[in-house]
Amino acid sequence: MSQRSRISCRLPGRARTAARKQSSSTGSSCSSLSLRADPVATEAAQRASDSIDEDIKKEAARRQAARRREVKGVHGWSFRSSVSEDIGQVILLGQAESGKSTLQKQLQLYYASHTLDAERPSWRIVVYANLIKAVRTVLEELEYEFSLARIEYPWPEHGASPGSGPTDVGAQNEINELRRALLPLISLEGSLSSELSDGIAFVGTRHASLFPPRQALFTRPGTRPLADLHRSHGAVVATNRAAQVLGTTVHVIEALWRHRSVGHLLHLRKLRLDESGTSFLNQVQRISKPDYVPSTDDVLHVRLQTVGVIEHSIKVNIASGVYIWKIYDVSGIYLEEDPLTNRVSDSLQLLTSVCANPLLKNAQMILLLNKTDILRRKLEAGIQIRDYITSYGARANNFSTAAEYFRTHFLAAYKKKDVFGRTLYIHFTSMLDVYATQVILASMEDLIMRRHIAQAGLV
Ligand SMILES: Nc1nc2c(ncn2[C@@H]2O[C@H](COP(=O)(O)OP(=O)(O)OP(=O)(O)O)[C@@H](O)[C@H]2O)c(=O)[nH]1
Ligand SMILES: [Mg+2]
Repeated sequence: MSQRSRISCRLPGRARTAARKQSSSTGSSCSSLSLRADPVATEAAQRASDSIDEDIKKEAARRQAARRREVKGVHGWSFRSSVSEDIGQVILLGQAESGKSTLQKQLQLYYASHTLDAERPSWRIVVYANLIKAVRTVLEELEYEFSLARIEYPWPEHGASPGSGPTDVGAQNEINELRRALLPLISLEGSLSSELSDGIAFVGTRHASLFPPRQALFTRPGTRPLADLHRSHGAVVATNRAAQVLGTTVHVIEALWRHRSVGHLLHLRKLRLDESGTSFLNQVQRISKPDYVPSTDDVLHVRLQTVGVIEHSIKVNIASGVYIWKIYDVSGIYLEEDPLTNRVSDSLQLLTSVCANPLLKNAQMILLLNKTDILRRKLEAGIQIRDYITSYGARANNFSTAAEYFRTHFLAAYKKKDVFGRTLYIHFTSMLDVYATQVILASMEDLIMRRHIAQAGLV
């Protein structure tokens, strides 16, 4: 009988939960963290919470069934080779865009980088889609700002007070020219999105995103979620067309990205692009080459929203045999009905509801507080934490103080709700940094293996 060790990691908040209602009425767990934007317990919050519970229940039932099959397989194999095969399960939970799928890629890179290599060509269509979406977003934001006659010259940072300069008609004309030249590229977004979404395109609005139902289904253990994209005729055609149009418009994209109006909007923080958009626009020359294949960095930067739960399976060779990691990448939830909710509050709520969930009572809990690079950047830019979290008070506005503060609060909230007495391991991560992440994964592996060996009665 194989032994199983389980680990639940990536916990930051995914949705409003029942715990939110509880904590607001009882003043429990999160109350010591006073947030500027107070969370509102909406009907949508309850739905989101129920949906998480439903996901977890389905997942538990599915794993139960799968476990029976796996045990048979293990017996068969160990009978033939006398090598034991153990299974460790990792569930990635967290807010939408918190970096769960990026962690899954980092795990893949750490344990089975050849599988990531095999996937590279399939990521090309996603990189193109992300890049085109970024170009469209830039154009839309410029159009919006021009419509308000806000793009002015000379820019305030050049000495003029806001509103004093004449509207930059020259800039507006230049942008209109660039927009016209980019129309053939923008028009491809629909077909790329449609290929990624199996026929359903979610593009055309300022906040459109890519939903890939292909990924909503469980993939069989060992299969790669993107593999079918690479083989799909429609996807290949759309990818090649995008590559061709990119090749002819690359200089226009660069001219747009370097345009003073764009610099101005970025400076005023009126144009916000996600990691993928900024990264791919910065490297558009390389990405537009005909023989372009996404680098590891590109794959980590890509934004492709997970829908449902995706199962990944990674084989790891250890001294005592073969160990299989089953990684369940669960989609995060956006609650657009409640845009004011502070993400830190959201994360605390999810952590407390997950740690109190009896379905996960045997799980080893690891909390990864991700995107520390963004926190550092914001602190360096002078953004004050106390403006968003009032209880931060007069503490020093630097990374180490902030990290300690968040660690203490998350741990306190966890201890209050964790009725199963498990240790919570907390790491601060920046998932785009391969080296730093691999160091953390090594320490997580050590922890999991120790527990596994202890459970197996080997120590
Ligand atoms: N700056 C920065 N960006 C990150 C980090 N981790 C992930 N990202 C980026 O954030 C975006 C979202 O990451 P995902 O891994 O897709 O997020 P997710 O949690 O899987 O999101 P859902 O699938 O919607 O639940 C991607 O463009 C990543 O490249 C990080 O540590 N720092
Ligand atoms: Mg994801």
